[in-house]
Amino acid sequence: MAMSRLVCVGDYEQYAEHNLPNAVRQYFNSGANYEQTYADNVAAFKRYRFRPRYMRDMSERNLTTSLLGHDVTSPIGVSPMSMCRLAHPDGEVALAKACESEGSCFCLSMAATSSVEEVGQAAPGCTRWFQVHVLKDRDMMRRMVQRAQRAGFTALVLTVDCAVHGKRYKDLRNQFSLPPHLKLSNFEEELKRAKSVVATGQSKEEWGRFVNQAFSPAHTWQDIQWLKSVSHLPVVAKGVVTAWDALEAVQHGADAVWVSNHGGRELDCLPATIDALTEVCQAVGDKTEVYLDGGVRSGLDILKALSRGARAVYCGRPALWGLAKDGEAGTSDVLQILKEELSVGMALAGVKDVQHVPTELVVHQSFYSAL
Ligand SMILES: Cc1cc2nc3c(=O)[nH]c(=O)nc-3n(C[C@H](O)[C@H](O)[C@H](O)COP(=O)(O)O)c2cc1C
Ligand SMILES: CCCCCCC(=O)C(=O)O
Repeated sequence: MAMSRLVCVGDYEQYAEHNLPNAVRQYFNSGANYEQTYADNVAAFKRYRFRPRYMRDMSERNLTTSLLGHDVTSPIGVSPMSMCRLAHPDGEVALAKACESEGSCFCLSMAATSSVEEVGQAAPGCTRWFQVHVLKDRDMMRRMVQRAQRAGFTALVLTVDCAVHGKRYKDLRNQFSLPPHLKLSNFEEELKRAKSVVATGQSKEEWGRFVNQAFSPAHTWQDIQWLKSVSHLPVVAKGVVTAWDALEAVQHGADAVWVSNHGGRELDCLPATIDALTEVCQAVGDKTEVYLDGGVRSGLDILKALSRGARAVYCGRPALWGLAKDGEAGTSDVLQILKEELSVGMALAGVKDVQHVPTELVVHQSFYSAL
């Protein structure tokens, strides 16, 4: 579909909707079960309202911050996503390069179609984190973590919401699997060493076997300490939506907590992440960094999340849509759009610094019906 200039994330979404092959589009843009959480992540942001403070000198705004001690010039990162080469031949390498140029943190998925080494070499100046699932084969998991550390990744992001693969009806109908020309690159390196590891598989049957056999549903909070025992990197717990788990994560040594419901792809009927954020921030206090992803589609969503306690905000699908449109350039454009919208939102709302966004800037819309 021909489109005039793409000016917002919604335009990129429309582009991807009309230009990606059906099974790929549905793998990216779907959720688990009846997709309640998938839809609510986006809808929930619209239920919050700004209470701006006008007539301040807004000629300068600061968007720089730090994440786990590393300076970044944007509080907007890219979430870990598997198989990004389905969107564009440059895949995760393009995402990392875009993050490098936009000053964003990039989190590489363990199930990426580019390896930690490829990403490290392509974007050496990018603040990069490595997402891990607990694997049945601990030796393989240890080697992958240590490869990431050697490749300059500065944090490990342990996904806690994915004991098993969610029930995604669209992928099941499509019998979705990785096409033969692509590889789960971090695993492929390992396959060369460990004969016992099941192949990532190119037939649908092999694919299903791989997904079921590689990832361990026997993960526990003790795995945070295990990760720390095999690397010196800080560990972020990704997939937290309750105070209970936020506390568990911190008590077990997590250095930061990432509020996420996996973009609605795992357990359906979870709260929208913007709704869960306050509970998590209150549980961990202000000494632990809290990040958020899920349903972020504009700079104003980002401002809302910063106000409700997130130190940084990540986006998943918006980066993929940019990637699908134009590789690195498309992703950069999406990140720039979000940054510019955030900056304009700050100016209009009376906020000068992303590190000091007042809580009272944002209220739930019920504030007004209760008056
Ligand atoms: C295609 C796709 C693949 C994903 N793969 C992973 C993954 O490998 N590991 C992970 O922790 N989360 C994964 N996620 C979840 C994202 O990290 C993130 O939590 C979610 O996409 C945020 O929601 P958003 O897409 O609405 O921004 C994936 C999401 C998508 C859309
Ligand atoms: C190799 C199987 C896919 C790994 C998990 C990817 C994921 O988290 C997703 O949401 O999809």
